[in-house]
Amino acid sequence: MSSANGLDVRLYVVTDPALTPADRLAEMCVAAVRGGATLVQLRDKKAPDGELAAMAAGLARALAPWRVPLVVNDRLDVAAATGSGVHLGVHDATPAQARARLGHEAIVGLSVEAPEQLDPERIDPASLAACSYLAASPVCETPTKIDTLAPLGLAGVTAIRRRSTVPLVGIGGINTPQRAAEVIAAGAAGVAVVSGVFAAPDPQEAARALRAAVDDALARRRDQP
Ligand SMILES: Cc1ncc(COP(=O)(O)OP(=O)(O)O)c(N)n1
Ligand SMILES: Cc1ncsc1CCOP(=O)(O)O
Ligand SMILES: [Mg+2]
Repeated sequence: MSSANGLDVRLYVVTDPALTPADRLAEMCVAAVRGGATLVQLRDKKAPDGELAAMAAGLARALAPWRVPLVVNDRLDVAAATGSGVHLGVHDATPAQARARLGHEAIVGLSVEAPEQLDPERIDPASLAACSYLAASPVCETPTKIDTLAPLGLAGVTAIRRRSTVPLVGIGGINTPQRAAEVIAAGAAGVAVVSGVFAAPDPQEAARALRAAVDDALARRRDQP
């Protein structure tokens, strides 16, 4: 089930070199996709551009039969070179720059760390319009990424949802089906997960359980008057 702009963000898996080493990257992401992941992000803060581009190209080939899109974290050049989408944060290129570089069909995502970041006086309207999705980041504290602002909590997810017109995912500490369901009930269209899938003993089964919880929570939300 896609959002209004056609992007399916229900279960967004994000890689981590500590959990998804290069020699198992494609296999682990395909397992997550078999379990129900709808979007994959290649996130490696340290790999040089050339190495990251090679990983992105291999991963894109592995995902192609599943028709699951690939997004590269931070690196606009690598995204452009591999035909991938890009995820950006406050320290990265702007969404407007990414849209100009990658074209109108590309996936461009943006982290939102506080609802006020979406106030019209705080964000360039061209950048907001360039986003395919937003990520409420982080929802909960997580050891996977410690250089964050204070966690948004579920109230923060709801506040960001009220200010956004594109699909919203929550990220950070969403490592149980119960937590995923709460984030959807708070207004997100999907959840983005690192350790909840890739540190699990069986990533395919972990993805299946998270995706089932997301789908169930979305159905409950639609049923509300
Ligand atoms: C889906 C998703 N949401 C948030 C982030 C974090 O991006 P950013 O704030 O730029 O931090 P780094 O990931 O670059 O450390 C993300 N990568 N993906
Ligand atoms: C990349 C990122 N951005 C915000 S929190 C986070 C890490 C989320 O990891 P986990 O799903 O293991 O809590
Ligand atoms: Mg970033």
